[in-house]
Amino acid sequence: MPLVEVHNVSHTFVLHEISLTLEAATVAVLAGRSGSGKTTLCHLIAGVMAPTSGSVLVRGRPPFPAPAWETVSLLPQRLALEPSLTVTENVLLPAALRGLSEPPESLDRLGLTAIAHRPAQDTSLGEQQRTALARALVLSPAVAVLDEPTAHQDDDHVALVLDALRAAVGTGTLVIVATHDQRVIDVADTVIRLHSGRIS
Ligand SMILES: Nc1ncnc2c1ncn2[C@@H]1O[C@H](COP(=O)(O)OP(=O)(O)OP(=O)(O)O)[C@@H](O)[C@H]1O
Repeated sequence: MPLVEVHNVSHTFVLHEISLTLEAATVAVLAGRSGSGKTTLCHLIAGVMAPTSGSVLVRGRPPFPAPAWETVSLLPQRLALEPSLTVTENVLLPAALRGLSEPPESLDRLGLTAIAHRPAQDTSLGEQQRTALARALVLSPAVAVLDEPTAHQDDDHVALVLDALRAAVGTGTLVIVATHDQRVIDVADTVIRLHSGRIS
């Protein structure tokens, strides 16, 4: 059974008859111009909302309304960090809820060690984005849905983000990335191109 199955999904006026299947331990890129429907498809796979018609299945079950973070995690475009918590506390939030407290390797891998104890609100936008990425990967989820994870990164930090994606794939995670960043598209195992809400 494929890890993620999208069957004939349409959503409001945004997505039209989308079908795809994705396998574990791969990087799948959702590519397309601004407004093509990438974020909407991310949110359907991450269980933020249910499709108007058709079905989305993760491990054979609909992710909506509340998938476990170790099943599907999400790096949202707007990051959704807790501003007063430190970088480490934000990264560990999904783990702390499960009684785990070891800072993960990804803090170092993503260049966050030096600011680990600073409140997220006192870090740069790029640092905040990498914090939200580390949070998405902290439980080695089956599926990590990452919406524009390099949007606020310079070249050096894009390299760190790509390293983190490779490490996640190495533990079996299916990494789904919405992006128009060619540097990310270049490392993808699968590229799904959206155009006006359809696979083109
Ligand atoms: N709730 C909504 N109701 C109606 N239209 C919406 C809704 N949400 C998004 N849209 C529209 O659907 C289209 C696709 O939006 P979406 O955010 O999925 O695109 P995107 O490819 O992620 O774009 P970007 O790269 O700019 O983030 C856009 O034209 C957007 O304005």
